[in-house]
Amino acid sequence: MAPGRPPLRSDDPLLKIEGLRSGYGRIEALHGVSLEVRPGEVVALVGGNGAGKTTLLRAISGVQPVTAGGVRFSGTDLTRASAHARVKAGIAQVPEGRQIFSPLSIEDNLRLGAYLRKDAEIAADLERVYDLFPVLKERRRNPAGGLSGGQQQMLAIGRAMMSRPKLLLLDEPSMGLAPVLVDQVFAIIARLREEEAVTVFLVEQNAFAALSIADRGYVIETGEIAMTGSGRELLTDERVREAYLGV
Ligand SMILES: Nc1ncnc2c1ncn2[C@@H]1O[C@H](COP(=O)(O)OP(=O)(O)OP(=O)(O)O)[C@@H](O)[C@H]1O
Repeated sequence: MAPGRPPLRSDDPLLKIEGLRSGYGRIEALHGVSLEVRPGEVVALVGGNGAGKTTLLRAISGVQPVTAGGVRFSGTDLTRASAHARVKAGIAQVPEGRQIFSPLSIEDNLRLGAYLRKDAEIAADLERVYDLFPVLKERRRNPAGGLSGGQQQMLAIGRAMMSRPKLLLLDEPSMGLAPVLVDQVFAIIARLREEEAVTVFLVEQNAFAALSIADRGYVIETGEIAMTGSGRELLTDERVREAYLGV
């Protein structure tokens, strides 16, 4: 540990975003977003189409330039760090659309998640992922492209887990899934928090599914945080219910 830097306490944020601005050319998509994720939490960012959810996730994982504000992770300023350095620091992203490698076997896809690791525990971690997702074990030698959408989402989460992340970023995990699979994927995210002590920051249009399992949530509207509260508070909030839950 660096001299003089106190250890991270569990109420210290693992991820702290402050006044973050980012966009595409002259168009600003995030107008000064601030939020935090504490160790062990599942935090959901919900919002409609084009609100800025993906842009924010990409700024956290380091593939989207930031024009102002900052990203701190585990007490370190990562605002200008490369995407690679952020993976090394313990941030793993499960991208929208999963981006699995279809011709490769399921097992090779999972092993790719550990590409930065050289330790001897990769095989044991593979078994842990297979315990979480038995369907992947049964089909471990098959091409990943043969999996259904829900199974591909599980593979993408499993692959991210193989990097032993401190923070798992999930972009729209429910996208394109039938309701029963949405429930399964969110049940797995809740299990990751309980059993693997992973901290999760997820963005979702499916506000009900996300807030139902989230410890805390933020609502983003046109590039600004409009509301925050516990998952339950937001689920019962009149404005959230009208705008995002169709109630
Ligand atoms: N490559 C791009 N070039 C220009 N503008 C973009 C680009 N990607 C996103 N935007 C704009 O930035 C804003 C935020 O988009 P973003 O994709 O982050 O929203 P989102 O909340 O993730 O929406 P969705 O759920 O539809 O993916 C929108 O106004 C969008 O049109």
